[in-house]
Amino acid sequence: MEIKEEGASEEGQHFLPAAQASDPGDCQFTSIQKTPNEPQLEFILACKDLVAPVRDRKLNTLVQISVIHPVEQSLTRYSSTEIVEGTRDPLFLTGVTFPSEYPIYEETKIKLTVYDVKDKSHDTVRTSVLPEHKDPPPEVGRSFLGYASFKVGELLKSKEQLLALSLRTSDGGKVVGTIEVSVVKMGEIEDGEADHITTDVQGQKCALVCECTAPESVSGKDNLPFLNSVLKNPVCKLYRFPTSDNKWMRIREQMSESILSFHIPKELISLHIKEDLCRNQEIKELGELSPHWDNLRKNVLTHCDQMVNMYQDILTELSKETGSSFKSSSSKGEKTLEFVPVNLHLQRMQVHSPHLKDALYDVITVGAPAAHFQGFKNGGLRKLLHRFETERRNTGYQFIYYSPENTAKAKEVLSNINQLQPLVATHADLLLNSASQHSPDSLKNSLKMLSEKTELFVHAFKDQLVRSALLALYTARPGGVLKKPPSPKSSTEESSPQEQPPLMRRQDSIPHHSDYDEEEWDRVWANVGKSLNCIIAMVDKLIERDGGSEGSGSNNDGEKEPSLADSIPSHPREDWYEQLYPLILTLKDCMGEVVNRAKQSLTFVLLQELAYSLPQCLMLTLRRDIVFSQALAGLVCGFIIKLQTSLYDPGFLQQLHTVGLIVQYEGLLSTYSDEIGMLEDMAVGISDLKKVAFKIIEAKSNDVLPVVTGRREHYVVEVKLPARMFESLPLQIKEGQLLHVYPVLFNVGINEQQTLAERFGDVSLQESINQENFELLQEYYKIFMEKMPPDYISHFQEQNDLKALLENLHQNIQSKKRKNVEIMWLAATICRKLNGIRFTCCKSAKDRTSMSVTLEQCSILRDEHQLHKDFFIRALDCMRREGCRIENVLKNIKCRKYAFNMLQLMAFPKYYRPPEGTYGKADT
Ligand SMILES: O=P(O)(O)O[C@H]1[C@H](O)[C@@H](O)[C@H](O)[C@H](O)[C@@H]1OP(=O)(O)O
Repeated sequence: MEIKEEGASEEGQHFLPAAQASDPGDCQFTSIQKTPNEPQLEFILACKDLVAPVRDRKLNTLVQISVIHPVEQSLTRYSSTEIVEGTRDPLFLTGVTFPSEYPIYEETKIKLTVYDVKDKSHDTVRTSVLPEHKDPPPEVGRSFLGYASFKVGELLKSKEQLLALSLRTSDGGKVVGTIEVSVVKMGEIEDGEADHITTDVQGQKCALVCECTAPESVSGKDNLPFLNSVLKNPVCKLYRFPTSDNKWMRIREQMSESILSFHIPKELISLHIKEDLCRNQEIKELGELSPHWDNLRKNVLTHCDQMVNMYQDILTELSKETGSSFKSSSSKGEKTLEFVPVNLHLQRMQVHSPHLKDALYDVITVGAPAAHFQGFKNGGLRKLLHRFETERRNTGYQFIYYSPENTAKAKEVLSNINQLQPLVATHADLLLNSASQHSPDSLKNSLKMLSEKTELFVHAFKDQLVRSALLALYTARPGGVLKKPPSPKSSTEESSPQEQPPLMRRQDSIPHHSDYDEEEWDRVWANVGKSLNCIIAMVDKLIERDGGSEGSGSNNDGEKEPSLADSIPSHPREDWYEQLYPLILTLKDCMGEVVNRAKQSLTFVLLQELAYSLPQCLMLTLRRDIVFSQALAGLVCGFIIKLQTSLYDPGFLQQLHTVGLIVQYEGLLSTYSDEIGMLEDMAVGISDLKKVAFKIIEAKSNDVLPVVTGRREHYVVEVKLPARMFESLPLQIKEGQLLHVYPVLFNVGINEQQTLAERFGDVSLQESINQENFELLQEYYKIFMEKMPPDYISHFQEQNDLKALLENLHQNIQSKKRKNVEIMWLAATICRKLNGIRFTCCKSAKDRTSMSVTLEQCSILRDEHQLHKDFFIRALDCMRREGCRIENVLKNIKCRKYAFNMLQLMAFPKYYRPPEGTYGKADT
């Protein structure tokens, strides 16, 4: 077999050649014994006695790992170590891991090639994008030292699973040193003293790194199948760093995509289509309208139908993306992928340190939810919505202006009606069923349920809006002219026009008084209650005559209504069903009448919302839906992961159902140019997440994908848990209590654009977002302190000084310091201490986000796990150079380079700059 020198595809653990991934010929090879969901093979590398090509030259080495598949015998470049500088005996920080799905066998051959790196700015990582099926260009800035190869089976069967191989020059002749390959297994990483590290690894960039699997205690291994159903393509790295008392700590970094990236948008678009189709139908069924309103309705319907078609097309396109779980940064402007979040990943750090409990730190990284395809020329949602509302309020001469609150109310009442009417009807039928069985107990129970639901139904209409909408609709009917002018309610209310046309008013002119018979509605509405009372009275009477005396004769308020009962003729031993049937019919008829009137009037309110500035208002809704969809996909992902990791923490579960969860977003966008618009979109998208509640249900099949229900103003995400996990939940959650989230966003721009904003532009957007969200965070803390049990709180306060942290955050927000990254650190710390869900976002969640999450990881190691202070920068460089985030860059733009140039980096806060050789001009 010929081993070509470095002729293969761009390295990357998760870009398997398709043929390899499912080769039927594979079955003739010996599989590696493996634990489910864990990597099959992991090893670390070290070299000894390397020979420099030129005497006295200090070696800066790296090892490139390639795989030779036993069938194809072709070489696939798999991964690299980091560069270790200035030593002939390098101990490499980066190990090698083959995830469970990788086609590797005992017969698979691994080739290790050692290079001497002369120019770091050209190396550490491959810096060019390779056209497919093309050999890479000759390596720049590095020279070949030697290579060795081995079969996986040899390594696994070797003594202590360690091989010491001679490194040879390319002609296979001269030995230029030794390379040690040792298998790593969890629990085998030494807990011994690490005090030799300062001398042993002098000149090296950091401590030992290898790639490995999760410690059981923190990963909740039993729950893995559940988590694996939403997380895909994990990349895993493991590092070992010294602690301040010279012990080893072990850190595992993991990054995974989520199929929720596509699943949630599809759920949401389907829901919007359903909601809009229903609304369009209701608008069609508004009945006869005067010509002005009728034309308006026709116009609205034309646009609304077009919108539904557009949503349907987007859904069709998205449904074609079967199996996708990731939208790359380069696709962020694609129309058909607009609803999908950009570059959504779980970034996880697990820490195993000598004296402390194992800990897990999760951050969801995602591109700022924003409508990239629509663009940012006119700003983002925050500005657009504000402007739209102001203009609508001030120019409402073609329609009636209802405030956003009133419009939302109309939608809520409509949705309640749609839910309650069938519910009441079902309970009425159940009552008849009990009557036909002649069962007093069953009859009483059915009546109780019917009374409860009918009461809710009647209550749903108890809103002034229904009254004013009825009147407005009345006046919009042909000939529905007000005969006398209404008397103004307040100084802001104008009188309604007396002549036709135009029948156009402003909101503050919605008429309240006229010849219109307002009491008619009261009568229709009251009839529902009356007919229920008749049913109650009849049931009492039937039971009483049947001989039962106990528990009868009460209506919902516990009061007897003897007069009603007496007025209904009843005959002993007569068929109960026959007695009740006409009363139930009357109840249903009365309800039908109420529903019909209320539905039409409230739909008329919705027509007003749509009537202004078509099609812009629909485009604004589309923009909001797009941004929300991206935000929701991230949130659901974060929620499911948080639930999975904290499932056995009673304090967390109690917090979940009594308080709800804080969800903290760190934004790194600049308040300059297009990113202003992105930030404006993001702020609204995140704030809209308040409308989401979660409900946990038991999974009845293997399908554990969440289901989104509800409507635009109120969404419920049903999270399905396998029976075993579901059982461990508190009763309140199992009974379906809605679980709430409190989203907060803190943004600090860090790049050169932010420098421009600070010098020549405007940072007020960032300042007001941070201030507003600080207030929300404070409010959450207050509720948390009030609602959690006192003993929990006292223990919590012993551990954390949240008050001081909040105060500190407040001061930093107020201080107006430039690029004040302390804000992000404090907000993140508060979120972690409050058991919240952490997010980090920039435009693409690729470059700035990578700098920030790696900095956060290392800061946590320093502050919470006693990372040796001399190793802070080394750890940071390690994670940025060879960790999960450079893989993130690769999978996004097919190039292992953070997209920064020197000039940009000069503007970055110090700890946000990546190590030399890992950044450069990349065509993103
Ligand atoms: O992941 P981001 O930080 O949003 O990527 C930016 C990068 O920060 C910037 O330096 C570069 O010029 C590009 O604009 C990157 O955004 P892309 O969306 O083009 O990847």
